[in-house]
Amino acid sequence: MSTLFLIGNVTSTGTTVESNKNEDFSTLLSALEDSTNKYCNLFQRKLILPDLDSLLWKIYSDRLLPLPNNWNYETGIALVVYHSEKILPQMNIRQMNHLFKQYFATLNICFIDISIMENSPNDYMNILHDIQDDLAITRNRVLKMNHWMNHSTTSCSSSVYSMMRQFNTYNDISNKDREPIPRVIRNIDFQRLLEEHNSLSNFEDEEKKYMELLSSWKFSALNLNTIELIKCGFYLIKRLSNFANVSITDNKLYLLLITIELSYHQINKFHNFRHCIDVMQACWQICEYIIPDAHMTKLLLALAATGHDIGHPGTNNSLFLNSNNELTQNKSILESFHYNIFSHILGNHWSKINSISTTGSIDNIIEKGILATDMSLHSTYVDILTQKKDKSEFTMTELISIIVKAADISNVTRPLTISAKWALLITLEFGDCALLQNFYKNENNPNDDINCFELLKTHPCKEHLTKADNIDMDTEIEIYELLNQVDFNVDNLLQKYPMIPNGQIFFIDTFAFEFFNKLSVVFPNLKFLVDAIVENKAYWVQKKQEQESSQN
Ligand SMILES: Nc1ncnc2c1ncn2[C@@H]1O[C@@H]2COP(=O)(O)O[C@H]2[C@H]1O
Repeated sequence: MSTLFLIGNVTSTGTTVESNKNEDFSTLLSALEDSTNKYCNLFQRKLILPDLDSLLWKIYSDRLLPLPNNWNYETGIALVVYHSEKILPQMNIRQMNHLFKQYFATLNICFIDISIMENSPNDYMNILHDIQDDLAITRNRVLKMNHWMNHSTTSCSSSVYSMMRQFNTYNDISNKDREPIPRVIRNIDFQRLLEEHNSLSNFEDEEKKYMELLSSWKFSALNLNTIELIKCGFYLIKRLSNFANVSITDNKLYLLLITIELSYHQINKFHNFRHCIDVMQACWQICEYIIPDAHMTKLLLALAATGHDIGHPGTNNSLFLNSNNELTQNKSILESFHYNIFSHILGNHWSKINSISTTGSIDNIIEKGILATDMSLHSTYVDILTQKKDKSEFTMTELISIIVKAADISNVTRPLTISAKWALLITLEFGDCALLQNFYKNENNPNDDINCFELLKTHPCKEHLTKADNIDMDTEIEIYELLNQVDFNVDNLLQKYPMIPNGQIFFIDTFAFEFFNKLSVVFPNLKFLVDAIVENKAYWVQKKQEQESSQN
């Protein structure tokens, strides 16, 4: 869904903007209202807002809506039209772009500053044409993932998110110094923002309620909405920071968590903010068993977990093999990217923590924790666990790596009904990866956007592409309804998605069982994790057998 924002003193009747009364916007509005051109249906929503403050408030509010969220600014494009001289003298286009790339990293938003436009219809037509192309990318899963992973910001400008755009925002030479949080962001009362959109909130026992949820291994991030997930992060990090004696104000912590949410793709099926909070909770719980008294390390690891998949494109390192951008120069491509982005965000929002993490007695805890989640290092951690008999034999670096890694793949150790939901989501995400892989197999150059775009028409796996076209809100609604059913039942889930048992048996047999089994030998109080895997696997095996016998 796409939104047109008109910022300024615009008159309107009801929901329609009267173009003839708004000289500033009239040329653009005429182009959009002309039913003879292809742009007349570009935006499903036109909103008129008086200033930058109300624009920011609106975008934050939309992003917090319950999932699946039509107004997440990822499945469409938002165009913000403003007159910098009249309305926002402090914000030229470059500053505006920079602000949004930093604080709304994954969103597809572009800007028109009327004061520097010629105001000729052709100018606007060119912009609308580019937006139309961008929209086609956001609506096709394969093109979207390819764009996220490979689009270079220097080749041409696009309002669609790309990893290079996120990377450059923080790594530009001109941008090396820490930037203070701009006043327009700092002044937002984030607690009020959350309360305004959280009708279920009960202030008095809110902290108690969230800490109870977080203290159980039955924790299910999949049953929580975005606001509740942010609250989980808030109460846990707040508590850990109090114990570690490093303070952060409530508003700053809320902003940090909301900025992290906006740096994950809400539209990813698995690698999204829900996974981030799930891993944060698991990481903290495992810490409580292994290093209960290491307060600072517990805080740093909970933070590492929140940042461990930031900007994840829903694909994997092997799919970058054909790319040649700056990101692929690292061995652990995705993990290095997640750490790079997260360390900049943390540096800007909570610089004290960043310096504690990097100047402690051991290597950078947050970096080590995030890099340990690269599955190509899995056997290294299994080997480490094989060699040790007791906690005292681990180096601190080994211990923190193993904790974050365990948390990252801990969804298979949750109770079956929770584990099965994660299994569904990773299976669906793997399905998208398979489409992309198919696309590359047919020798398309992922670095060439135009080529990929043209190929839509002639591609040999066109059928797949067409199927993946128009990211279907109905499918998303169906998935979320299924996950939130009061009488959710794994047997019913398998009727619709019979491929899940195979994938789970493979993942448990190849990776999870051995790792958690060895972990529980060294840390016997974690035996409940391997017990759960055994129980879950028995269920998957039984279902697979039933499927096989029903086919015979
Ligand atoms: N339940 C699961 N079933 C299959 N694969 C999984 C499951 N949970 C995690 N994984 C894989 O483990 C990987 C850990 O690193 P990533 O999060 O990058 O990607 C994850 C998936 O590829």
